[in-house]
Amino acid sequence: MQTYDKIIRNGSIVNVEGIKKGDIAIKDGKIVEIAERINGSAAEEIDATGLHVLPGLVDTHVHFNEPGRAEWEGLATGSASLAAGGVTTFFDMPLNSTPPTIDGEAFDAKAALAEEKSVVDYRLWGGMVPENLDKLEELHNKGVIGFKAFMSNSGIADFGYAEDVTLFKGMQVIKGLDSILAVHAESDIITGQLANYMKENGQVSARDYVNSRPILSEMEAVSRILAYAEATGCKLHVVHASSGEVVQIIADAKKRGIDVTVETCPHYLSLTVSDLEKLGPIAKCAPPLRDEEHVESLWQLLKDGEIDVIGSDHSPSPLDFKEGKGIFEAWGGISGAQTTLNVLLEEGYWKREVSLEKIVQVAAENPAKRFGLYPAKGTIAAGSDADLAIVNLEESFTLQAEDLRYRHKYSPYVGRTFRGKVQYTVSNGEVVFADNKVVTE
Ligand SMILES: NC(=O)N[C@H]1NC(=O)NC1=O
Ligand SMILES: [Zn+2]
Ligand SMILES: [Zn+2]
Repeated sequence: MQTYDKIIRNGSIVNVEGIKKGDIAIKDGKIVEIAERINGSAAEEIDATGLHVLPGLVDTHVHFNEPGRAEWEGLATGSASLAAGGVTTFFDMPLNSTPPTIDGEAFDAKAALAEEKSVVDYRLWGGMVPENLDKLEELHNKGVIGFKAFMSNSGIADFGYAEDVTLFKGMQVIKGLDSILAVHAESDIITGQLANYMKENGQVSARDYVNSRPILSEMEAVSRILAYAEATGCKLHVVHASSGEVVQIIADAKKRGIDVTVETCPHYLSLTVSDLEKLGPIAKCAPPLRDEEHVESLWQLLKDGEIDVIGSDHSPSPLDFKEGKGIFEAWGGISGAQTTLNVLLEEGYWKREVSLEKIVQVAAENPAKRFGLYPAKGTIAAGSDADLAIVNLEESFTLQAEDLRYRHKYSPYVGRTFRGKVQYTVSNGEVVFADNKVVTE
């Protein structure tokens, strides 16, 4: 008689608390038992001898563009890329899809598509824009994971940035809902005026673009939004901090008792301005890539526990929004949803002695905890959802464009060699990636 649906045998099971060898039994999409040796039988067994079993990653920050801009990415391709990268839950951002997720109707439209097309689990962000403060409650009741606002031009005409009054009023509403606001924190005044100045003066190199969005612009916006968080009591999550200075401001605010967390992205931990100079707009993002010293300071802060969450900020576009355009005109956004774990393992575990426990904490457990999904997600425990990334740490590979499951098969990481290859991804008890194939392939 079969007792379980699946048993994962003899893997090194990684949680924040430590690494233990053993077996994991799965039934009805959940982990039901973890032990050194499980005696029951199962319909399917996976031999994880020599492999590490991590909680499936929770990527709190992707832009999958559907509905309305599915030719940029799409929920099927986007979620397939996550499955190939060991990510089992994503939170889709409210913008770069049309309509943006700024009311209940738009939420329903995207949720229906995600339900139909995604191969992994998901949640949706709601947007907060100047026009929809009266829709935040409706979005909250639909089940958004939180709200996202931009403090500078989003690059998308139907998703306006939130100026100070919208931020302040909106945060009062979100506090009342006991939800959370995530912000893209760059000053629109600083970035807007510097970009105009550069362009008027013919300063249009990669370095000029970076200088038009200085770290100071992030520091100013973060300091301002922290003041609003303090005044309103609204929970705050700052996305894509690009430098240690920004993280440090947030660390100081935490000490003052402000309920704030901070994300950085794999690209700020692995790419620099010189990559932008070499690769051009495929490495363009906002905030921009910084110099090497900032990469190192982010790693140090991650080790010190000051970085809460790693999100990919996968924000792709068709290649012709990138190529043949000046750096200021090209689409800003890096394609990285598939390679988050690869970057963390190669650049963190292998090169900088970041522990696997720490990687699991910032990429799975903390994201799940911050957004109310823990312990169903973000950990390997009896009773949790069976979301697993099973990895061969020793296997190295050089990323090829054809390995990418994105709609548009480009990324600044193509050609890089990574140690640590995902062998299996299990989402809600189903194997969604194995033998180098996503289940839909
Ligand atoms: N609209 C959008 O996705 N913008 C993203 N791209 C990027 O590089 N930073 C962002 O905030
Ligand atoms: Zn952003
Ligand atoms: Zn983003």
